[in-house]
Formats: sequence, structure tokens, C-alpha cells
Amino acid sequence: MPAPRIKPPALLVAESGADREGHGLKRTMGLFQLVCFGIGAIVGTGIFVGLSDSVAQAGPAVVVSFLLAAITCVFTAFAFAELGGAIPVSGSSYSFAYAGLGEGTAFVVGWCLLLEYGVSVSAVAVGWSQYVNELLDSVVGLHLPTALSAGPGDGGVVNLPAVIVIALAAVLLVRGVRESARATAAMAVLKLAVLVAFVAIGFTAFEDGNLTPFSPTGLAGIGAGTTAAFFSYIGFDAITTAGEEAKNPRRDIPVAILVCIGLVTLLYCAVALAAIGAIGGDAVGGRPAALSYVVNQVTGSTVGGGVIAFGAVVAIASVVLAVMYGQTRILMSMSRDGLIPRVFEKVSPKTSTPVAGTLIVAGVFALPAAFAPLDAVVNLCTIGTLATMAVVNIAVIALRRREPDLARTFRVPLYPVTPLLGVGFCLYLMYETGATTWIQFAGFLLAGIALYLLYGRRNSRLAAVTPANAAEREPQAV
Ligand SMILES: NC(=[NH2+])NCCC[C@H](N)C(=O)O
Repeated sequence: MPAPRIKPPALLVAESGADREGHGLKRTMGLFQLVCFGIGAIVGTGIFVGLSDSVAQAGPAVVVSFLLAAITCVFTAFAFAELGGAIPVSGSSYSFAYAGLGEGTAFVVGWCLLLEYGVSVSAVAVGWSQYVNELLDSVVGLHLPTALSAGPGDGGVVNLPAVIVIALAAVLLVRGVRESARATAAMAVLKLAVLVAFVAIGFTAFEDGNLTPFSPTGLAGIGAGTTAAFFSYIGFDAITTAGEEAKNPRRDIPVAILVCIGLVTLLYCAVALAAIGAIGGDAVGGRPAALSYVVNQVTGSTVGGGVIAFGAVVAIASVVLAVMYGQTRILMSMSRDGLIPRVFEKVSPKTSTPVAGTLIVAGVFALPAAFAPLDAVVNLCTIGTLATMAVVNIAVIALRRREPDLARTFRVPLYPVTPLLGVGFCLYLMYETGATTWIQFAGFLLAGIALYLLYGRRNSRLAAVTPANAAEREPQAV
């Protein structure tokens, strides 16, 4: 077997210019902004919409599901913290896999990131649509016809609001209206404030009795609920894509990741407890725009629900924007490496943004948003994300062996137990996504491997520089 084509961490960092002053991107983000960026990418459809699915699966024991999903994320967050601090570049898991396990794995990870970013844009947009409906309903009493606000799987024809939010995000990204640090911070604070207010209102109506029976579906229900809950935590890894824009990435990226996971876990468990404690698991389970419904029930008016719906619409739109931005950026790194066509790295001289890449991403992922049911896209996104996360845990182990002297500002505790547990939890949640998702995922993986062999491997820039084994080459600054 030929040795894998590895891109050494020093070369990755040198190419990105991450340790140089005056490289392409500006270093503007401090710890607070990194945390806001994380909250921006994490908190959205998963808690505002997905909560009712997890509750339908697990009942009040959904709190356990949220904790289990958080534990999976914590192990993996340690891995991202170690690699994000040691290799501060913007390719995230794709770059870590390139350094730790080689080009073929990196390509497949990049391919799976299309599920974590692209397909999740579709899923998040479908969730947005529910709250737009709720908002219109409570503010102007208008209810969009189902034919135009849901895909065929959910009893409609086309989900227009979902397509619209993707188109709007594409326009903003093409024009170069990147979220400014201030807008990111404002939206993050708004999201947190809305959820904290929800918890406060929910707890005023808390009744113990609503929590019993605590686990009506037993362990199987908790497992299924955990997979559903996991979606709401995805996005903490996106903090590592800011490696080239953080003021002090080596110190702040690991801290920001861990702060975000801690904050979000506390908040999600509190939201779940407040919702179920107020009106009971049966009333929450499977209900569209569930958080607004709970507040309307507790306050006996539609004003509170309208405010929650407004918060959700803003929160979820910001996730669409952040995640689509992340997707175009990952495709840019893969394109620069020669692994996918160059159209994705082309930056328009007029707007300084990757116009073609952004429009392709928006066009492709608007399709599932328009026609697919939410749970189908969520499951695919979840399994793809878990696969990349398992690889990142393995990359930690590979890099500790291959590059023992790499400067690491953060080290996963209890190595190698933690990354191994990380892999185990990821595999367990992948297993829980069910047979249909596995079959779709297997087809997707095969397509990715075929593309690598037919295109990526032959066009790789790394291979052009070092036909033999890149690992033997001294990294050079470019
Ligand atoms: N790569 C991502 N950040 N994907 C978006 C994840 C979805 C987000 N956790 C939500 O609940 O809406």
C-alpha cells in the first residue's frame, strides 16, 4: 500500500500564513467574539424546532438525551480544541485530517462536511420556515398555505420560505456583507436572551407531575432522542474555521470551544425542563414551533409566543448565514489544494467574495430545503458530522504519534482514553440514526471515494509538488 499523502502541520500553517502578520485575513476576533461566533453557528433549528422531535422520542427523559449528546460533544470538543490550537488554519476537520491521516481521508472528510454544512443549511432553512409561519400568524394573523410552506414529505408541495432564506443568505454573502463582529455578537446575545426568557417563563408554570412518567419509551427512546438532540450542538467545531482571523488563536480557540459547549449544554437542558415542566411531554412532542406554543399556553396570550418566534427567526437565519459562509470557505481550501475544481476558489475582484462558489452552494442546497422533510435531512447531516468528528478524534492520536513535538496549547485530558471515547460515542450515535440513513450515507461515501480516485487524487497540488511521500519533505514557507 502506498504511504498516505500527508500535509505536515507546519506546511498547513505556513501556507495559510496563520502565524504571519499581514496575511490575507485580518486578526480581529478576541475570545468574546469567538464565543459569539460559536453561539452563532450552534444555536438554531436544533433547539427551537428539533426539541419537539427529541421529546417525541424520549419524553421527559429528553434531558438525559441532551446530556448524552453533550458528553459526545465534550470528548470531541477536546479533540477540536487540541487541533484548533495547534494548527490554526481555516479548513477545520478537513485540514486536521490532511495533517493526521492523509489526503484520501481528508477528501472524504471534506465530502462529509458537505453534509455537516451544506445539508445542514437545508435542514436549518426548513426549521426557519416553521417559525416564519408562526411569526406571521401571531403578528398579522396570516397562515401560509401548506402547499407553499412544506415539502412533499410533510404534506406540501414546495417549502418557499426555506428557499427564500437560503437565497437571502447567498445575496448577503456574495455582496460581501460578512457578519461584522458587532452583528454576530448582537445576534448571539439576542438568541441567548430569548432562550433565557423562555426558561424563566416556563418555570413559572412548572409542575412535577408533568415530568412523570419520566422515561415512557425507555433506553431505546433516550438513544433516539440523543441522536435528535445532537443536531442542536453541531457548530462548536466551526470555531476552528476562524483560526486565521483570531487575535490569539492558539490560546483562545480551545477556550472558546469549551465555553460554548458548557454554556449551550446548560441552556438546552434548562429549556427542555422548562418546556416539559410547563405543559408536559405529550403536548411538546412533535409540535411545530413548540417554544412559542409553550409560552402562549403559559401566558394565555400570543404576544409572548410572537416574541419567541421573532427571536427564533433571527437566530435561525444567522445560523444559515454562518454555516453557508463556512461551507464556501471549506470548499475554497479544498479547491486551493486542487482536490475539487478551481471554480470554488475563484474570488470576484469586484466583491472580494467567492461568487460562483456561493451561488453553487445556494443552488444545490436549496433543493433539499424545498422538497425534503426535515427529519430526513437532519439525519443525514447528523451521520455525516459524526463521521467527521470520529476522524478528528483519530487525527489527535495520529498526530500525537507522528508529530510529538508539535506546539500544543491545549492537550486533551486523559489521552488516549478521551479521544477513544470520543470515537466510541460518535459511532454509537451514528448507529442510532437507523438503517435508512446508513444506506444513504454508504452511497454518499462511495460517491466521495470515487470522486477522490477519479478527480482529487489526480489533480492534487500536494502530489504535484511531491510525487513520493510529502511527509518526507521539509515544509517551506510560501
Ligand atoms: N455546521 C453547522 N454549524 N451546522 C449547523 C448546525 C445546526 C445548529 N446546531 C442548529 O441547531 O440549528
